[in-house]
Amino acid sequence: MDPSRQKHFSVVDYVIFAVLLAASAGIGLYYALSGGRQRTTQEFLLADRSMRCLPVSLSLIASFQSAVAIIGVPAEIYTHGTQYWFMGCAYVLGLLIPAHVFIPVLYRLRLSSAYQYLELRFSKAVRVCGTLTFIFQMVVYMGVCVYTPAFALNAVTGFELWGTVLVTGLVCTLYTTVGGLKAVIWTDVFQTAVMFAGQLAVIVVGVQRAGGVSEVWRKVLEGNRISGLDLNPDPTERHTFWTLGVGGVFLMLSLYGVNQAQVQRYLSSRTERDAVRSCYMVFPSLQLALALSCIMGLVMFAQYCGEDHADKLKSSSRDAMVIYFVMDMLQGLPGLPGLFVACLFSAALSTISSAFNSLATVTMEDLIKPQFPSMSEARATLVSKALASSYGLLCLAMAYLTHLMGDSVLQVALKIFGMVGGPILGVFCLGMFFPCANSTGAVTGLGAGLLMAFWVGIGSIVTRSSKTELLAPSCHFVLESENTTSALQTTFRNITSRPSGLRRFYSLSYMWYSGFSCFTVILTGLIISFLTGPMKEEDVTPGTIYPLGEKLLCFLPECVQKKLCCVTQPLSEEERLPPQHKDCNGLSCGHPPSSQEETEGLSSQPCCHNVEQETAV
Ligand SMILES: CC(C)(CO)[C@@H](O)C(=O)NCCC(=O)O
Ligand code: NA
Repeated sequence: MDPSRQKHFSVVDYVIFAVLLAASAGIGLYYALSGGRQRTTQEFLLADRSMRCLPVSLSLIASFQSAVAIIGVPAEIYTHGTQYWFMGCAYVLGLLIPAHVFIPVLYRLRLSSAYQYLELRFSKAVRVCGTLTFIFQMVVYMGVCVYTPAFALNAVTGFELWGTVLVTGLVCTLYTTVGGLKAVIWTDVFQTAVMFAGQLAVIVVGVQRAGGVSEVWRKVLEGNRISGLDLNPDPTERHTFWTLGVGGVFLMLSLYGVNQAQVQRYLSSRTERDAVRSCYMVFPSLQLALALSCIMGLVMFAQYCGEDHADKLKSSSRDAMVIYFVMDMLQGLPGLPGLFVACLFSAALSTISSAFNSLATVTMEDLIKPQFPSMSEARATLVSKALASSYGLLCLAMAYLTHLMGDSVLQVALKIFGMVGGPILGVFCLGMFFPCANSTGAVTGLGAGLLMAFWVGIGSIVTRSSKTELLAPSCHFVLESENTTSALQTTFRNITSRPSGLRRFYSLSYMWYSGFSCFTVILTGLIISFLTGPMKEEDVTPGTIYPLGEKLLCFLPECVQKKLCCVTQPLSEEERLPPQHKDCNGLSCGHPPSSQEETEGLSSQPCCHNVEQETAV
């Protein structure tokens, strides 16, 4: 890039950025030196199970809202219009189901890791497979998260790319390692606030510079950027209401229902009610985050539509262009460019710190502790800290791998969630909703799900058959100096003929990856379970099944329920359910009768004591 066009920072901007890093490190040190001083794994990995719902909910949003979303969503809206905004519809079921299905089951088992569930429900082998899959997912995702803000900033301001990556990674490793989950959650709270402030500042200044709200609206309408509800049922269509609003639910479930980073936050809540409430509180904040980034994309379009941008950016990436827009907008307003950079890095730090801590947790709880059951608490805590910092260093290596890929960062992140998170979701669903599923079925199912997901995912990259239809903008804009083909592409609709056979399979919208691989796991799991001898209902560990059929019956009139349910014994466990479920009382909507006898024998298992206390009436 031409150095004379580079954007520069004032002293105030550097100060703001430094304050963000110092404050995050400070919070880490505070939790290293207060409370139990991070001397037990309970405190380091689970915040002593003492968190209240407000910090937990802000931390829940921060986990998967990284610089990828802050840059990627405006770039998506700028290029393809507002269709992506319908993702907001998926948040309804995508948060209600975790709150009322996954949290009650997982919280009551008093787990330390989500994958411990898989051992209770199936076997040790399933637990290890689930853990390894999760580690793979988070390590790859972490690389994208750390790389994105550094890359974008480098493209526009000439900030040293690898220096930025190094500083982010190291500061984050520091506070995660010394302060444990408490520091991770409280830095998330602070960082979420900075994230919203930065986005808001860009929008307010941007709207002003673009000539006011009505002018922005006129331009985006003229530029055909406001998309209506697209009800096209074709699953290969990249973004429609179905892919975003329905496929997106599976994506949300894999993140908010069974991902260790989130489950760990539910488990760190003081009570189950706090965990459910924090999940509810994610909804408005997530909608706000989505709205802010979509509006930013629209303001950017209003600002740049019709302008020639040759020579301004070397990178052909729309992601880098978002940063260019922001720096251009905030130029001459001391402090604001710094605030936006702080916003980007807050988003990134809060995500990678969650990743480090959750990775340390699963490695400790699922892989190391079972091998060394007699390990002392002090030693286990030391090992957990060493793990958190090693993952920090691994993250830097992964950033380099991301550097070698080349796609829209948003699409890369969501593909990882779908391809690897979808099969994990499938195994949990298989366990919770199908008592007949056995361990062999679960392992085979997980394998099949991953295989199918990678087949379609890699196939789509190889054939490049993604049907990215670009909207025909009414105003002409050129983004690259050397390569003008992309500008030409945007001037007419890219009419592709319908692909057939395998090509059609490869062109499945990436928004369906989660749902598709989840169903593959369930279907394969059930078939294999029936072939190898389904699990008997009385052999299933009590409390690991969600009585889906019976819960659904609760919506039917009482007389119909009585006819369908033959046992009418009240279960005290039901009293601990959120109010919506209380209408099940007095009916057999709980567990199979045998589960109550079974629990007595389980009292030696520490992870289950919550269940047996409640059910031993
Ligand atoms: C994961 C969702 C869909 C949750 O809202 C969103 O935050 C998102 O699009 N995230 C992209 C990945 C990231 O920001 O790292
Ligand atoms: Na984040």
